[in-house]
Amino acid sequence: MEKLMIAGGRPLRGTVQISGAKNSAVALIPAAILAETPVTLDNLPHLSDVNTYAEILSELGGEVTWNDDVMVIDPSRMKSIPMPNGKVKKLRASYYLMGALLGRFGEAVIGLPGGCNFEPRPIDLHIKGFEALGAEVTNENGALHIRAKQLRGAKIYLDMVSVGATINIMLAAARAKGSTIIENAAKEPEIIDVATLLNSMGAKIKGAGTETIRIEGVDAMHGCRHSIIPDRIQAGTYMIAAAATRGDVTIDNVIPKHMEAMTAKLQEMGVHIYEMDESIRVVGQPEYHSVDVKALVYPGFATDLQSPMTSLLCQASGVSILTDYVYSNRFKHVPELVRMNAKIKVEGRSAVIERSILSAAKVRATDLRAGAALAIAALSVPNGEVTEITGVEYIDRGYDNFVFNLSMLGAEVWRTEEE
Ligand SMILES: CC(=O)N[C@H]1[C@@H](OP(=O)(O)OP(=O)(O)OC[C@H]2O[C@@H](n3ccc(=O)[nH]c3=O)[C@H](O)[C@@H]2O)O[C@H](CO)[C@@H](O)[C@@H]1O
Ligand SMILES: C=C(OP(=O)(O)O)C(=O)O
Repeated sequence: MEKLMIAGGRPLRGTVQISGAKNSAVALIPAAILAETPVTLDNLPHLSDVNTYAEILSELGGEVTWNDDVMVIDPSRMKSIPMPNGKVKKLRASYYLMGALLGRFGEAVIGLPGGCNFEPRPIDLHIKGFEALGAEVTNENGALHIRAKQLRGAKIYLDMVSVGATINIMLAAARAKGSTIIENAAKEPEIIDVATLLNSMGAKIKGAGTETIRIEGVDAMHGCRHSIIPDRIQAGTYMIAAAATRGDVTIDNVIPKHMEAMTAKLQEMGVHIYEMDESIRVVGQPEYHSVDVKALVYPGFATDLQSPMTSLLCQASGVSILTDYVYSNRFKHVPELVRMNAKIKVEGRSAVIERSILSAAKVRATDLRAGAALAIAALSVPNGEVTEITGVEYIDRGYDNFVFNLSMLGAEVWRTEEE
């Protein structure tokens, strides 16, 4: 296992290119299962979750070829092979195999997903959705067995706004008989990206990006070419890192509209931000004000950016309160930041953050965004002190070329083998 070493105190300066979005890629790759002919995905991020998904599709009989940021998936010879264990446990988004295999083959056996388990993450809404479409679902030794003689469209109201359940139901319903309506659907940009791909493959989906999605099932779907949207969470992480190091960074290949909640919060703190068509320049300032942050579903402030934001708020005057309304316990980064001298207390679903002078320490990332939070804290430590971050495999799930990008921005950062 490797660890990440970061010498703090250098302002980040320059331009960083943002890759395609992880949370789109891990849905678009399994979506290709629904087609009978090859699907080409452009702007693919280099992430361990993407590698794992490519391997899973190969195990299912798909032909996956991959050259830099272009992946071609030929699903014509795929079969619904049971996957109760193994690679499906390595990532959260393996749950999309359920909807995609159910849609194409009428059956799937998939182990309950793995990935970042910062708190229990149930998939009951996915299961309810499959059942509403006429599938029978049983849990046998930790693997879901899902079968339907004929999927039939249905009206499905989601009790909670769920990205995964919305996409999973879209995947299965795309090939059901008749119409499906998803009410209280998630509105994240990744939902629109998946619907766009599915429609290019011949599906009939309307309303993605609103709370009501209508899907008219089709009998067959075909291949197409699709470019993955930019990763708004990676973009937000570099925006925070630029502010935290008092740097001047242009973040390229972003959709500024997707960043509105982040941009507004940074501006409220006093960070200077300049928006262009496909890029955002972030100029750090000597002093920041405390702010209150509420992590909400899109278009609210993203929960995936609340951990990195915690590290920046350690530099604001006064007391900031950060509340996560999506995941009530997503605070595994806090005890590690406290090791770095951060003054943070967790109260219920909030972190109460006071201005702190951070110092280097040996810390452990226990999930992907906790890793990003620790890296930002390490970059902000004054005087070149070196922080050691273990658990780098989590960071590799979601950050494309992290060390390279930070180095190009002037950070002193490297990877080394853990003793
Ligand atoms: C691969 C992917 O896209 N991951 C993202 C996705 O995860 P994921 O799709 O798993 O998250 P959801 O949007 O489903 O979760 C939202 C909330 O609903 C709850 N819930 C969800 C489903 C369910 O069946 N039952 C239930 O109770 C969850 O526990 C959570 O409190 O959206 C999250 C919220 O933006 C992000 O943090 C993740 O990065
Ligand atoms: C929680 C995340 O991802 P996943 O749902 O894939 O674990 C994330 O991207 O922050």
